[in-house]
Amino acid sequence: MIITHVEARVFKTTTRRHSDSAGHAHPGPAHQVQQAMLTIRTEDGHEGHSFTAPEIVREHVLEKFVRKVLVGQDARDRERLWQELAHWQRGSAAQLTDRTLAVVDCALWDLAGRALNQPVYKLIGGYRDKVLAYGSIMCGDELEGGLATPEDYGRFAETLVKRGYKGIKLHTWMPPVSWAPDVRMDLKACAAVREAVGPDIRLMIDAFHWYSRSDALALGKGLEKLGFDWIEEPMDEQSMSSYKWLSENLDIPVVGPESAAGKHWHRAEWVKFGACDILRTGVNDVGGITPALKTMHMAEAFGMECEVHGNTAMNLHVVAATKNCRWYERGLLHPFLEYDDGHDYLKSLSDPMDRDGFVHVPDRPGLGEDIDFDFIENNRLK
Ligand SMILES: O=C(O)[C@H](O)[C@@H](O)[C@@H](O)C(=O)NO
Ligand SMILES: [Mg+2]
Repeated sequence: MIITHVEARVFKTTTRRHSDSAGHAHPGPAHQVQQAMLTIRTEDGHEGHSFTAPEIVREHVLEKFVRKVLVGQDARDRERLWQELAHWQRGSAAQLTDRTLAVVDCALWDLAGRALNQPVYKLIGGYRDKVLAYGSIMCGDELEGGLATPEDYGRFAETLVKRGYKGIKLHTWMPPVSWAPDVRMDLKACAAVREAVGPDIRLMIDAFHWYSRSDALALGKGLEKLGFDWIEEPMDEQSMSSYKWLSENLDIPVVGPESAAGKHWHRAEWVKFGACDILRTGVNDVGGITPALKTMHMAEAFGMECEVHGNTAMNLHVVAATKNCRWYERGLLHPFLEYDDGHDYLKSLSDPMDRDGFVHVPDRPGLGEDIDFDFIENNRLK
């Protein structure tokens, strides 16, 4: 299975997600954005595909790094190819990012699954074929009837429980919202949700990511009174000492790191340093399914849970192949958006959820993404 081609197809897709100046998603009018599908092909005709932003697989990156490592190599040697790409990052002048490693690794896993007609999680070693999802709510906003008040969060939480969710995570208000961040408002939103859903629904928060230690402590203490399951990324994750301090001063579990660089190596340091109670990984955050699994297994060796960041098939397969993760993060959700509408370039959802809150891993080969190749060709830009 020698790799002969690595190419990116860029195409138009319609979405109602808009990013604010801090990069957080919010609903807005339908608009066209560009998406890319990376395809890796072997001499015997096998293909693997994975999706990302076009910049992540721009021609410069593919030609200067990815093809140099992959072309002519055995597509089954994911571990060696990942290690070689990871080593190239040091001398890439920050051009070769973890996101590129992730999309390449995912396409190689997809290729293996398609070639063997097996879902990726079964190749890894399946642990479960369904998992409870928590509804991951978008950051707060100032939209009338959106997520502008604590009562808005409470009403939306009721809607999510009716849909079947057994867990809900709030992303609260952050700049550029004019008056954010505000710990008291965060706690009012969390209290409104707890009041709305009752004591049995599991609740978590993913707060403003740059609170001071004292603000993060006040937030955590307030959440303990509301019976929340975890507090996530309330301070800059570059300060591991602050997280060690917070974990030592709170009873509510501290989850991280999500966005800190360093892949599974840095997450091992968080465990060793006692900087969190529940570890965190994510295929895009650590550079692929391959390092995400390394993180999961390392956490398991320390008796720790490791919660996986993000939706999409790639993260769902990591969750389905591991024991020490309680949830699948399904989102991001908002009252103005219908998550179950999916994407126009996929014929069906990669993470269908039943009325009891379980996401079922599609039994399709590879990552199981039901790709509409005709749509991609008809909307292709390059
Ligand atoms: O910071 C963001 O863009 C969002 O909060 C996103 O990362 C969200 O998926 C998250 O933090 N989940 O835990
Ligand atoms: Mg988060």
